[in-house]
Amino acid sequence: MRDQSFSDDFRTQFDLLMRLRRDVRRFRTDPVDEAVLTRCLDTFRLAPSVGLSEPWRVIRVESDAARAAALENYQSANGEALKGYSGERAQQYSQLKLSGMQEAPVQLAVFCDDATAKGHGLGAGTMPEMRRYSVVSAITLFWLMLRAEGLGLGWVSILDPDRLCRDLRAPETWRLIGYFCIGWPQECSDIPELETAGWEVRDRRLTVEIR
Ligand SMILES: Cc1cc2c(cc1C)N(C[C@H](O)[C@H](O)[C@H](O)COP(=O)(O)O)c1[nH]c(=O)[nH]c(=O)c1N2
Repeated sequence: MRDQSFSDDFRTQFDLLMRLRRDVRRFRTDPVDEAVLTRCLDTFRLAPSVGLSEPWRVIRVESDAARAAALENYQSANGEALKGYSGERAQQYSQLKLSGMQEAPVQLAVFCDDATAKGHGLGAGTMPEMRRYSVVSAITLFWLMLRAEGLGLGWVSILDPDRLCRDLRAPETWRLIGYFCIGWPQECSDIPELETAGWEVRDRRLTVEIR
């Protein structure tokens, strides 16, 4: 392959893509074209993974029963999470929209197969969690590609993972990494929704310590 550096224009666009990648909880209900979704899912195969283990596993959550179980799981975990806050924080938390599970046309549960033999254990001997980090890195690529297509992704982790694994009949060795809502976002912003809502602010600078 010939030397491939990228143009200034591309870098500007790529920077914009990263700035406009948002965690989306507010979706329009119109469907997502299968070809577009497939193109985005193909990014998993481009992702780095420890030992080339490619430990990601994806379940598409389609049936009414499976979606209802996931939604109930989220609602109950979110109710529990609310109990962990008090005063103004609790009031603020109760007003946050933390999933688009009721509207998102596409919903995926993504897992890490902790027992995969692929990669022959390279790089994961002392740090088996590297397989899970590999799945997270794949999700990041997927997230960016979805955004490049104009689609939004919302990561839902307010869930009881064991209950979700049981409800989706995932194999024993699969560990839930996240539940993902995908669809057309209602709006586009360069500011995280949690920042707009006054929950937390994004650090403006990366602190690097040299020792
Ligand atoms: C591992 C992980 C898990 C979650 C999230 C993210 C990640 C990386 N985020 C989204 C998170 O709130 C969001 O990324 C930050 O607020 C920053 O906003 P942007 O992603 O830049 O829009 C998230 N958001 C949400 O509404 N419900 C959730 O359960 C979660 N869980």
